[in-house]
Amino acid sequence: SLYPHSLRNIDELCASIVRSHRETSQYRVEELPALRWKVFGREEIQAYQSKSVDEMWQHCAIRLTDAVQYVVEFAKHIPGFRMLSQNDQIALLKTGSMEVVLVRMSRFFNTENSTVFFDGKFAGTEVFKSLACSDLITAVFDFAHGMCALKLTEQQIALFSALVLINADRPCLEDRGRVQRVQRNVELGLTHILQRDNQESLMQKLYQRMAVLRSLCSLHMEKLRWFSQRYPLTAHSLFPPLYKELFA
Ligand SMILES: CNC(=O)[C@@H]1CCCN1C(=O)c1ccc(Cl)c(COc2cccc3c(C(F)(F)F)cc(C)nc23)c1Cl
Repeated sequence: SLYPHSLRNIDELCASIVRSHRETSQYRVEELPALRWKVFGREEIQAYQSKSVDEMWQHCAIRLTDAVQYVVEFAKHIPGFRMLSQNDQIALLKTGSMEVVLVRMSRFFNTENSTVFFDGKFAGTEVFKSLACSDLITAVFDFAHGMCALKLTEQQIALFSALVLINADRPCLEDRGRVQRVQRNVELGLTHILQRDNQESLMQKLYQRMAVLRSLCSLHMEKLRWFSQRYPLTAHSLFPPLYKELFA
C-alpha cells in the first residue's frame, strides 16, 4: 500500500538531510568538549574591544559568509530543493541562511558561562563590544540559550534546519506550491524523527523558535543596513561577494 512506500521515502528523506547536515557542519560537535573551556584572556578581549567598528564587522562578516556557504551546501542536498527554480532557491537562502547559521551557532554555545565559539575560543558578549550593536549580540546569545534549553539531538537539528530553510511563506517566491510540497515532506520528516524519539511535544516549541528566528533576522537585516550606510566602503568593497549577494 502507500504507507510503507512513503515511510521508506520518509526514512530516506531524514537520512539524506541528517547526512548533509553532518557533512556541511563547519565544526564537529564532537570536538567541542575539548574546546569548551578555552576562553579568551583579558588581553585578547582588549584586542577585540580596541578594533574599530568596521574592522570588527568585517572580521565577523568573513566568518558569517563562510558559515552561510556551508548552509548553501546543506540546502542543495535537501531532497527537492534543487528541483526548485534558481530564483526560488536564492529567495529561500536569502532569508533562511542566516537563520540556519543561528541554529547551528547555538550548538557551539556554552550555557554555563554564556560563551560562544568564535575565532577558535569561546567568547562572551563583551568580545563583540566594538560591533556597536549589543542588542543584536544579546539577541543572538539569548536565542542560543533558548535553543540549548531544548536539548535537540543532531538529527533533530538537521531536520529543524531544513524546515527553517524550506519555508513556503518566504517573500517573492515564484512557485509557492512547489516549495509547499518540499516543505510538507520536510515537516513529515521532522514529525517522524520526533515521534521516533517520543518527543512530539517539541514540535510546538520548534515552531515558536522559528518565530523568534524570524524576528531576530529582521533585526539582523536592520543592523546590516545601518552598518552598510554608516560604512559603505567596507560593506560594498570588503564584504565577501556572497554576503552582498545574499544580504545586500
Ligand atoms: C560557532 N560560531 C558560529 O556559528 C558563527 C558562524 C560561523 C562563525 N561564527 C562566529 O565566528 C560567530 C559566533 C558568534 C557571534 Cl555573536 C558572531 C558575531 O555575530 C555577528 C556579528 C555581526 C553581525 C551579525 C549578523 C548580521 F547582523 F550581520 F546579520 C548576524 C549574525 C547571526 N551574527 C552577527 C560570530 Cl561571527
